Amino acid sequence: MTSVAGPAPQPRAAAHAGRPVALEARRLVKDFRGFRATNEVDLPIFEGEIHAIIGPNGAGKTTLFNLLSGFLKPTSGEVHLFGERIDTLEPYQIVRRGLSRSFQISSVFPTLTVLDNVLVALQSPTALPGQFWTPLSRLRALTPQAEAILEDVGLGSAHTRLAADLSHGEKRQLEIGISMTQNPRVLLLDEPTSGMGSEGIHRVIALVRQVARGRTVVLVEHNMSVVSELADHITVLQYGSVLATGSYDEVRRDPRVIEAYLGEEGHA
Ligand SMILES: Nc1ncnc2c1ncn2[C@@H]1O[C@H](COP(=O)(O)OP(=O)(O)OP(=O)(O)O)[C@@H](O)[C@H]1O
Repeated sequence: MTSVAGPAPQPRAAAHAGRPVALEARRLVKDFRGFRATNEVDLPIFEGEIHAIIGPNGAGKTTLFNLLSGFLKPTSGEVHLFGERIDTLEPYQIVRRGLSRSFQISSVFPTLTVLDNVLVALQSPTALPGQFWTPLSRLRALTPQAEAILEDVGLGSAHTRLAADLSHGEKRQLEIGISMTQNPRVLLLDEPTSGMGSEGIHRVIALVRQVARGRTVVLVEHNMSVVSELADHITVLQYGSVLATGSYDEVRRDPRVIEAYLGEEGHA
């Protein structure tokens, strides 16, 4: 059943048959100088699911992602990862506890090769952009691991290319590869298909399915056909609040969702 908020959607315990909650927002609020971008969001993400967060422009999707990954501190409320409170931690501490994210803005180093981008991320304890501490020459021992990751994300034959020369879609694949260097239990993907043509989109759908094996994936995504193909569970945001949550078929039938989002985008 689609649960519609009001204040707080109930966790769909029955639908998830005893699966533990991997990541959870509890009454999460974020105010920007009096403007409420995240409004009392309760959001349980169950272990092993692909959970899509959708909503019209400005609904608060990126803000919620930043709160979940520690890049923003909440005004009030809490975030828990496998039962541990993490909103009090720094992003690098959250990464160490098993949550990685990709960025909507490319986090690759354009002047490095594809392989070296992954090597840099592998040596970093956090895989956060902009962190160098080891000369590349000392990283070569990690090459087999980096090659395996590149194989997994479909860039097995692109090792020596400069990141700057990759297509837009290939850069997104590399970003996912960089996120995978920390072998996260929970992976947050911010608009993984943005700016892509249909061929790239199909590649990313297959890639997300592959990286989701054995882990939990949360994605912000505008493309509704991508959402319908990938997501086990969807949460719709509007004006910073949870408007509806459920399967694709459940939320697409919800009149409030059609009005707020699907109708606006021309999908139903
Ligand atoms: N640092 C900030 N300071 C002030 N307002 C902000 C800040 N970050 C976001 N906002 C506002 O919060 C609201 C939610 O923004 P957010 O980027 O989270 O939405 P979104 O759903 O990700 O949008 P889009 O789909 O366009 O990426 C918007 O009205 C935005 O202008």
